[in-house]
Amino acid sequence: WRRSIISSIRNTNLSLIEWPVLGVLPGLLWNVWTDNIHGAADRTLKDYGGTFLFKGPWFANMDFIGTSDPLNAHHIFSKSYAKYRKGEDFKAIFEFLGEGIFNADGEAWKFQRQLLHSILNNEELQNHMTTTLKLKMECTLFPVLDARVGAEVDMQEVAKMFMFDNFCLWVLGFGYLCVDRHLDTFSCGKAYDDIEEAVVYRHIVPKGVWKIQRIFGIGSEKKFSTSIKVLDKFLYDVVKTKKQELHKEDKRLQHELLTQWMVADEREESSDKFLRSTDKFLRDIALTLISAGRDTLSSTLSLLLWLVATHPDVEEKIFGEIERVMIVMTRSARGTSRFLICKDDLHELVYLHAAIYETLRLYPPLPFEHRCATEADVLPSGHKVHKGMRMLFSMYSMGRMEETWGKDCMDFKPERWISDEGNIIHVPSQKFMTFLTGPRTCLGKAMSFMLLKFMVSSILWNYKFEMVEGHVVKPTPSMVLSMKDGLKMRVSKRKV
Ligand code: HEM
Repeated sequence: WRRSIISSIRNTNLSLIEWPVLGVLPGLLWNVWTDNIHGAADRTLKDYGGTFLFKGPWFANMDFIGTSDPLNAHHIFSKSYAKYRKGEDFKAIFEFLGEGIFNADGEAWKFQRQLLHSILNNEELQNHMTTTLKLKMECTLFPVLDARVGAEVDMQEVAKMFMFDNFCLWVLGFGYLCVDRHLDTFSCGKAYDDIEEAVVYRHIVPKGVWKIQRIFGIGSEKKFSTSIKVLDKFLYDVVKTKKQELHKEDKRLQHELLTQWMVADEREESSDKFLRSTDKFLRDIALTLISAGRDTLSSTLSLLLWLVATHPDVEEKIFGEIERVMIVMTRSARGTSRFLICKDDLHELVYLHAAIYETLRLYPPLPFEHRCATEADVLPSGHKVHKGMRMLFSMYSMGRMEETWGKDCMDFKPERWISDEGNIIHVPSQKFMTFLTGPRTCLGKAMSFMLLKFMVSSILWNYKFEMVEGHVVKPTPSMVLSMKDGLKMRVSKRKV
């Protein structure tokens, strides 16, 4: 039956009206989803020349247009950007992010974007991030890996916990290194995973169904309510402390993003200033920033480790490049530390940069994006859009299009990103949409490359990873691309 659903998606503009029992729908879709929804969507999009119309039951408001066409992307996210908003459905699904930038539209979004842009691109913040990252790797990540040498380790789990801990430190100023009452980032990380699971479910069942489940506290909605309480307790506690500390001059200079936000916001004048200083709003900002970075980076890190472990030629080139850069750079503390490339030399790691791009092309951490039409429109592909219709854009498919990437589009080949002169080739964002395109493009792209290059070069220099025999990597249904049964690897120390 699973195959028959997929083939009906392919052969018709899928109409589910005839399906008699609405209760069956969520279960069936869930199973298609768990059987690699991104791959299924990719095949469907290819069969339909990059765009298809999905018609749901008339009473469920589930119609949407799925697309991976670069011209449609440019139209929706850039040219006619004002006609396509995140919309109320998006806000309902992602309600746990509150009024943070992901859920904001219009003036509220503009204000947050401006402020966050200046905060995230601050050089001092970036220095602080690499310094603390180094400390964290030395005190938490490397001891964990050292203790598991020769044993089986789920590197996806390690990457997730490591990045959650780092983002708690960067956003809130608390993490494993600051042992105090705010320490319980482990249960918060778990709570966050449960929330994400509920959010995926909300994408594939009609709104009415999950709302009813919520009222009666059933299934993933039950987990959602419990987890949100765990997370909120932690966040509100920190927000209160940070607000009190804001009156102390030395605390105002701290680098954590929440404090930086409050200090920057103090200078701004606007009518909704009162709203922005409430505990709730500050909690939303903090959680949004943790969400923006934690999963995207842990997903990229674990997928890159997997691709490197299964492509020995790429591993050799990355390793060779680190060695070369290390020998040439006098600024590096060669031989005295396990961290050989300092922040200012990261730009020399061109091949690693290309390997990260290539990972993000094949496995975009956010595999799809959605928008809602505010008025009737026609897409460049000719598809008619009615007011209120949802657009689902597959970045996963876009990264695998033969027209853009050539016949070898399914191969992991970092070289495709490097020019004959040895520089990174620029691919326009409407063709490489991993960080989106248009006014809402990701604010953390440069920061992500900096952090990933710093982490990956240090990790690969010190450790070698091999796949555990028989472990199969397959995607799981989640908002952020991750591996269904984790990433089981065997770790050994390099003798360098
Ligand atoms: C590999 C890493 C990352 C990828 C692939 C990525 C991708 C994306 C994508 C696709 C969006 C658009 C989401 C939407 O509109 O619904 C986005 C937005 C955003 N990202 Fe990232 N991101 C990454 C890392 C980061 C990091 C580390 C930060 C910093 C904390 C960050 C901050 C943001 C912010 C603030 C937005 C909202 C922009 C807006 O709505 O105007 N991202 N990112």
